[in-house]
Amino acid sequence: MPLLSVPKEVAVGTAMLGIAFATGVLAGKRYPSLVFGTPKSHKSLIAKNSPLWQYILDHSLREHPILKKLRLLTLEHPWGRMMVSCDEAQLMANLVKLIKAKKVIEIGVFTGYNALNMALVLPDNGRVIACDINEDYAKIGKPLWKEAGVEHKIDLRIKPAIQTLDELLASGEAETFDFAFIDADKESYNEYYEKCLRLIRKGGIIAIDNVLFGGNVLKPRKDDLAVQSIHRLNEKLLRDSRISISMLPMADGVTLAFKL
Ligand SMILES: C[S@@+](CC[C@H](N)C(=O)[O-])C[C@H]1O[C@@H](n2cnc3c(N)ncnc32)[C@H](O)[C@@H]1O
Repeated sequence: MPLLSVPKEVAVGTAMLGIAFATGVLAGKRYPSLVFGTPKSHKSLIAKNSPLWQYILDHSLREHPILKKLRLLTLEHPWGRMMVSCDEAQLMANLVKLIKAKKVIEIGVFTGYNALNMALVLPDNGRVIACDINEDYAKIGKPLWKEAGVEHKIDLRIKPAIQTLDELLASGEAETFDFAFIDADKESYNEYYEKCLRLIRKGGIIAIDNVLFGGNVLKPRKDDLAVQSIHRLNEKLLRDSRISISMLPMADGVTLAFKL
């Protein structure tokens, strides 16, 4: 199936978004973080239409059928490429299982592929605090959360993620979470990281997406605030004695920060 299949009813909107994106590209901004208030999609280090990518899927992906259904549905959305990479999501599910996580945070839900992915491996009393500012995206995934029988594990909070994280801290939930995935507006990554580090217990994991930003971190442009923000965080994490880290060349780059 094509990577992007645009329903007729959104064709006009998509054309406008395409023009906005093309304008950004022509202006040298390959990955503007916001176009008409919507975060842009990101590149994968291995092209999603390459034989090597297919090989990876064929030899490692064990995707729950309802998760697959949501992935295919999301790919039909004009912003489908914002969805987390399925191999990366599988790694997160494996980590969540490995550390026997019960409470996890998802910052940037979109249609809820990774929220569902994590909910599927959490125990029945486990919780995903799912943070997003756009409920329309989540409405696409919600029926599938229900179909998978894990809707009760996903606590969707529609407001700026910083606000949700502050509320969790204010309600005394510091050091009670096991895992967090940071995948929203790049300019706020440092704040997300600092707040998640307070919310996560020792031995917990923070996964940070898009840390290579299509390779743009090699030469961050001064006017590209998203890449600047990610690059600064990458430099900080290297020297951060509160964590140990691994930076993986998976998808668009993912850093795993293990709280010490
Ligand atoms: C890359 S997508 C997330 C993909 C998602 N993790 C998945 O499983 O497919 C980024 C999401 O961040 C959300 N977002 C952008 N700014 C935000 C903010 N300030 N607070 C919460 N969510 C935000 C967008 O609405 C979008 O749904």
